[in-house]
Amino acid sequence: QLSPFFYSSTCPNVTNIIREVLQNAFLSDIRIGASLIRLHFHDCFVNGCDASILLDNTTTIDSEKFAAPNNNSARGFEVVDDMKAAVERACPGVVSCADILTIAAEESVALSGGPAWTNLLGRRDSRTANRTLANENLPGPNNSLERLKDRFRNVGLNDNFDLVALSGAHTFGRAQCRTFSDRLFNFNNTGNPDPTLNTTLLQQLRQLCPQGGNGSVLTNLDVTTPDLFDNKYFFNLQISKGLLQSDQELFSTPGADTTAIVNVFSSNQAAFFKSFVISMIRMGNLKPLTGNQGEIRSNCRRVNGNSNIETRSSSEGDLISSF
Ligand code: HEM
Ligand SMILES: [Ca+2]
Ligand SMILES: [Ca+2]
Repeated sequence: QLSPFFYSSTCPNVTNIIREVLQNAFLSDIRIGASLIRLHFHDCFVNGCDASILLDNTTTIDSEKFAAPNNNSARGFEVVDDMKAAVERACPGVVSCADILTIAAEESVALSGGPAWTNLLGRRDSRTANRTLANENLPGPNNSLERLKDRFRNVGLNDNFDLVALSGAHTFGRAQCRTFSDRLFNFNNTGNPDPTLNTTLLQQLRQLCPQGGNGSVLTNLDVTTPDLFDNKYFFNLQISKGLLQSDQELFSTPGADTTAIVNVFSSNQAAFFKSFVISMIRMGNLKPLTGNQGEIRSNCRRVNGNSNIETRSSSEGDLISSF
């Protein structure tokens, strides 16, 4: 359904336009690429890649932005707005917000030292969001490996290669103390830290994230090359330096089929890049709206046609509907 040529005649420069906005954003925010690929992931896992995550709260939309995995965590929305505005100036009403997220994800990887690939395009934008599904479908940092596997299978990805390759996106970006603090002092009510966490890293993380401290303090997901898209994430797992429990489990769960995949990606960056591209394309193909389904939003934050509902007070709304 999706095609690399979807905008060839209607918006041939769309990728360059998005890349330019991204490069500009990078100048003041080295983390922005990581934040943007995460938006694409959190979009695709909830009713497919339909830009549902970009919709703001209204009287009829329960924004996914306030689902637990996104709230005070998902970021980059202003840069997506800038991309959309730039694309609209060149090709009004043509390019979906879902495709902008897809292109931004790929360009973010390429600009950070990772592989570039050909994006498949032609997604359209949803007219709904689903906060409940965002809470149910998105994996959490304290999930067991079995739970992580379930979440990937549940959306139609496989629970070994896709899971391990896509987790490799934690080669860049940041996480807040609250997402890994369970590992530091009293892991699973044992009174001890997570035994699969390197003791040197444990001491550093305890300093950064003391018990009762500020849970929103940030640290690097990849302790070796924090801003480079490379395969060091997998090397970190081999030396017990995965930041999140969900990262370290891929390597440290006894008997898991994911351990061998971590070892391959750690020893062979080309193999990681190749698998990552395949899995990103598979993720980008999850339940896209195509043809005349959905719409091309003119503003990524709201559905077309009733753009001022959320700015109206409820009494004004009542007045209008009574006419
Ligand atoms: C396998 C299950 C996964 C879990 C449990 C997970 C969980 C998390 C958590 C807890 C954070 C930190 C959020 C915060 O502290 O605000 C994070 C950040 C991030 N995740 Fe994941 N994630 C997973 C898979 C993925 C996938 C598949 C991708 C992309 C393909 C991805 C890309 C990222 C990136 C790039 C960041 C850093 C974002 C930033 O710096 O703004 N993650 N993830
Ligand atoms: Ca979605
Ligand atoms: Ca890295």
